[in-house]
Amino acid sequence: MAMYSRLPGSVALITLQNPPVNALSAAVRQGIVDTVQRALKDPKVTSVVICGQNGKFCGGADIREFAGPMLGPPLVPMIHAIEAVDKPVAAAIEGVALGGGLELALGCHYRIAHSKALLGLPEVTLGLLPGAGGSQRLPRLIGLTAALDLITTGRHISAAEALKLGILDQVTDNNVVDQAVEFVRRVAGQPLDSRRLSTLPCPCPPDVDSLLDKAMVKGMEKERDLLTTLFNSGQARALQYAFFSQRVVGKWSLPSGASWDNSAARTISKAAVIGLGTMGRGIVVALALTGISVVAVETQEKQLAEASQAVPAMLQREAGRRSLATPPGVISFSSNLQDVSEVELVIEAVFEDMSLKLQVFRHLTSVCRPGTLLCSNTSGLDIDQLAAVTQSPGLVVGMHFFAPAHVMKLLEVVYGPRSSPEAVATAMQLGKRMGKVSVAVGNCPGFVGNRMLKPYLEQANFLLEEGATPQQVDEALEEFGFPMGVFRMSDLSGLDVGWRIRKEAGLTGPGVESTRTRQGRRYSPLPDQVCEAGRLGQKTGRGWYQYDGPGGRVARSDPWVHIFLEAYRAEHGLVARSIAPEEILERCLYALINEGFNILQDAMAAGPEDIDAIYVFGYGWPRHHGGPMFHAGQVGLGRILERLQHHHHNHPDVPHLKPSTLLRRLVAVGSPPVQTWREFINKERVHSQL
Ligand SMILES: CCCCCCCC/C=C\C/C=C/C(=O)SCCNC(=O)CCNC(=O)[C@H](O)C(C)(C)COP(=O)(O)OP(=O)(O)OC[C@H]1O[C@@H](n2cnc3c(N)ncnc32)[C@H](O)[C@@H]1OP(=O)(O)O
Repeated sequence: MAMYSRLPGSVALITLQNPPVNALSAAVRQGIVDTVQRALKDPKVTSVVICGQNGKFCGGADIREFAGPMLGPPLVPMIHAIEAVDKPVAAAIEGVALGGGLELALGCHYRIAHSKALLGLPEVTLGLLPGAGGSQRLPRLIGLTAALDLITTGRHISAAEALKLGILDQVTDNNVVDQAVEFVRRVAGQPLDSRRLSTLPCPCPPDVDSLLDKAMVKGMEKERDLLTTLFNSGQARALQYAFFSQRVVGKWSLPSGASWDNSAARTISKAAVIGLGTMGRGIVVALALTGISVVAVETQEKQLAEASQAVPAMLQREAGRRSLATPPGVISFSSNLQDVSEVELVIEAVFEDMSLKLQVFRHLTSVCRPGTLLCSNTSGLDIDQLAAVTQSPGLVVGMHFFAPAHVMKLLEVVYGPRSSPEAVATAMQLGKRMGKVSVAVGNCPGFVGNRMLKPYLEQANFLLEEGATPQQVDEALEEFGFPMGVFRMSDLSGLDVGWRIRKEAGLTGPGVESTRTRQGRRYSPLPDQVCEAGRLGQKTGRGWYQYDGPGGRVARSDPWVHIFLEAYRAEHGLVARSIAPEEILERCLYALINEGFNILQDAMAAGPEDIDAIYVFGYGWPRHHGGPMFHAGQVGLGRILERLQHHHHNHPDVPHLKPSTLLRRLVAVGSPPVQTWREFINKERVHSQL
């Protein structure tokens, strides 16, 4: 909707009304068309101001409408009509003017913004382009180079930058509507031709002028054609889905019925971090950046000394990069666990070893004051086991950060059967304050992200046994869009991490026979043997690739690996075959997706959006493929099922390839769209079909 009011004197005020961001839904567009007409017809009105209610000008086109047929007045003629009005029209921009919101403002003759407003054309992040005249008006206003930067990056800019670029006519710290009203009163009666951006020539460097002249004349048409192509592309659908899945995960719910809207979070102002290795240091910085005071504890003196040098430098660097709303929290360093007694929340980030973590939790429960939340940054150990050694198991949750913890966007908040809604709500809210995408996940080995990674890694190793090279596997995955293939990623993370976990699980180590079947299923000892050869990845300068020494970053093919793989195959009587990239993708990705279905079936994730957000924000899943579960829907569930059946038939000793019951059920009911799976799963559960 858009509300029309006549202000004392001769100014008409049009207020966009569509909470929470006044997106340009069909009703809003209709409202704008009607109210602009009304202002035009009213002879007493000499000028017009357009603003948005509740401190937000406009968040752009209503993305929710993209999924269905376009109804209501189209955006492009609506903005053209505003530009053509012969009374001055000003946009009063507060909060945000993004996408179609900024395009609407560019159609107005003047733009006045509050100093805290953010402006931008983020369409590219949704797989679109500024298709409501933005690609044409912005370059005409600020020149080709600056406009291209904004359009191709989609970045949000401050009002100060927008003023400098020439997008805004005025910036104010006061009431922006009052300022805009005063402004249009002042300019009423002045000629408007030079303010109609779509009619102006584009200020280009002289050499490109002639080249672009023709293109500019046809610009609006070209914009429409390109937008139509993009609008119907799978990438745009995936990016729009990713936008919403990021928001859906904030509205968490647990199988117990506790959820974001019925659970109160505590606001944390003082926290502690135990263990100042790489993860612990990043967590300290992430907390301090939100203004929380942190007690950083490390019992090893050498590590403590290093951390107390490194952490303040990290904090300073990060604070310099962001414009912080509040000053960073104070960090105090200590080697004494007793010093955490006054904090409200503790995050344990010691070495990934259950007996060590149990020791820390026993200690914490005795030194912390009652009511302190105890969190573990474990990447897959049993939260319930940790909770069991504390006096208040309800106050224990997992907070699984991803390295580097002050940079990576993902946080898995792990609830155990005894975690209280308050503890989950507090960890989720704390994650949000740290700027993370926090996803609530159930307590199972590896939680969601690492649980799905297991079959993915496993298939990659099997492919090496069957004839592929690490490069071939990585190239297929990188071609799909991952920033790094599985072997490059393993070298970066350190091969000893998985090795230790496999040893703890009794899959390898002294006394375990070097066969290719362990615990009744196919097993590849390849990664264990690489570790046994002292090759632990980038940190040792050798892993699946070779590097320019320990800590090197550039991966090069290593003849040692090829000789090793040949010898391994010969030892086990395996005949190498040529493996196509399609098979690599199917085996790795479909095994991972299948585990995603198992996770949904086990209620370890509330819906496919949770899994997809985890993979996009934590594991480098290409955003333009939406996430593994969205991708499954795009490929077709029937196809995924058929290929899993095929691969499982060929490898019956690999349980991860056995199609999940949920996948079969979804195919049986006609492969409904991913947005409906959550409801389907809940119904199936009620009827005990899962
Ligand atoms: C075949 C040819 C077809 C032609 C069709 C022509 C169509 C026109 C095409 C192109 C022109 C214009 C395109 C666009 O404008 S695309 C949209 C561009 N805008 C954006 O990308 C902004 C997206 N939003 C944000 O970045 C943020 O939401 C924010 C900065 C505005 C506010 O952030 P914050 O305060 O953190 O709140 P949330 O992100 O949590 O959002 C709150 C709430 O609002 C919903 N929401 C936000 N923006 C939109 C939107 N543009 N449309 C619909 N809904 C939106 C968001 O989903 C949250 O909802 P909730 O989870 O239900 O609470």
